[in-house]
Amino acid sequence: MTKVAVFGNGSWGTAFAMVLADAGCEVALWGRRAELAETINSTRVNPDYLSGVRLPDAVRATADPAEAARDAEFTVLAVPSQTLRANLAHWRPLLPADTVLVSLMKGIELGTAKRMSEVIAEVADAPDDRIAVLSGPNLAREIADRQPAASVVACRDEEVARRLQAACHTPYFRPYTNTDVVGCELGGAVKNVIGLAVGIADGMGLGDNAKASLITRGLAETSRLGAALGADPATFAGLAGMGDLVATCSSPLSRNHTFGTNLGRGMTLEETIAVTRQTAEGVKSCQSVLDLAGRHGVEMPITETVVNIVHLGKPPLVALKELMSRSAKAEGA
Ligand SMILES: NC(=O)C1=CN([C@@H]2O[C@H](COP(=O)(O)OP(=O)(O)OC[C@H]3O[C@@H](n4cnc5c(N)ncnc54)[C@H](O)[C@@H]3O)[C@@H](O)[C@H]2O)C=CC1
Ligand SMILES: O=C(CO)COP(=O)(O)O
Repeated sequence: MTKVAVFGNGSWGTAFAMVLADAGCEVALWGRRAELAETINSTRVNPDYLSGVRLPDAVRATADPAEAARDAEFTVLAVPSQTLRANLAHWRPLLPADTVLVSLMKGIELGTAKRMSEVIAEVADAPDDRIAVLSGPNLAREIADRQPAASVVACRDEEVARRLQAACHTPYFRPYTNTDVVGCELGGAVKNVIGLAVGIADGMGLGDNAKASLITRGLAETSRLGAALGADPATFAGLAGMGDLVATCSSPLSRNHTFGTNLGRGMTLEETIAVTRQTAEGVKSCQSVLDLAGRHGVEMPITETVVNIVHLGKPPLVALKELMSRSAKAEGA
């Protein structure tokens, strides 16, 4: 039986642990709080992040990282992106030498502007063929309800991607392989920022034309950044690009979308943070995505607008006027 460690028992870590168990793996699910691990083991439910969902018996919760990591063929990382570096430094001595590190995270590190796979490579000193990412239109709550979804597992080494694909393929979860790690990660991180923008537009009462325009131009600026970083353009038309963007921008289950909607309705940043219980990666990553784009000379006007609203307190109506009055351009420019 394939042994998998999942670090992070939030919504997605828990739901993906369920997918792995349904696919036949034995899963150790790590979280910081011993009492939550005990509750999960005794009730089979994670009441804090996935209430009402019964976890398979093959998922065992623990608060001991050494116990979680023991003999893991795959080590899945599902903590908030900005906490990965510190957490992984702590876990690294506990990990099996040949374990494949799998990122579920959709963020870019503040300060360094690094993708999660880059942080993993640096902190765990792991080669490309031991680092994979999983990304796509995978709202945790829907997956936990075993509603059908497709996804992408990306690794520079296709054989490793195929092994991971087999480890998480179930009748309701259909992973495709890809070797474009950069494109898959960028698609996941930037769609959170565009999800915020669409949420803000929804909160302001703008219509479907505005939403479609933000999604499409959002994908255009994601692809521009991807091209500068060497990603495969086809990735952005796939599940980790367009697919994830559509799910996030259209679903009330999306935390980033909901966060934006609250801002667009007139809540302050502090009020919005206060009513948000779970991780909305775009709130921090809008800044790091913009930094990354700046380093590569790439224009990302929607991302910049989100930074202006979220972090610089620009009123959404003023930001909208500025976005609409940018100089006229050719669509492909
Ligand atoms: N929820 C979803 O539908 C999906 C989420 N993701 C990504 O998965 C990653 C994790 O997100 P979720 O599970 O949704 O978040 P969540 O907010 O539901 O859970 C976060 C988990 O991390 C833990 N945590 C928070 N701060 C920590 C720290 N400093 N050290 C260690 N653990 C800490 C929390 O206790 C919790 O277990 C994010 O990057 C997100 O973008 C990706 C696809 C789907
Ligand atoms: O990444 C997701 C779906 O694929 C979840 O989006 P949110 O983090 O905005 O909820």
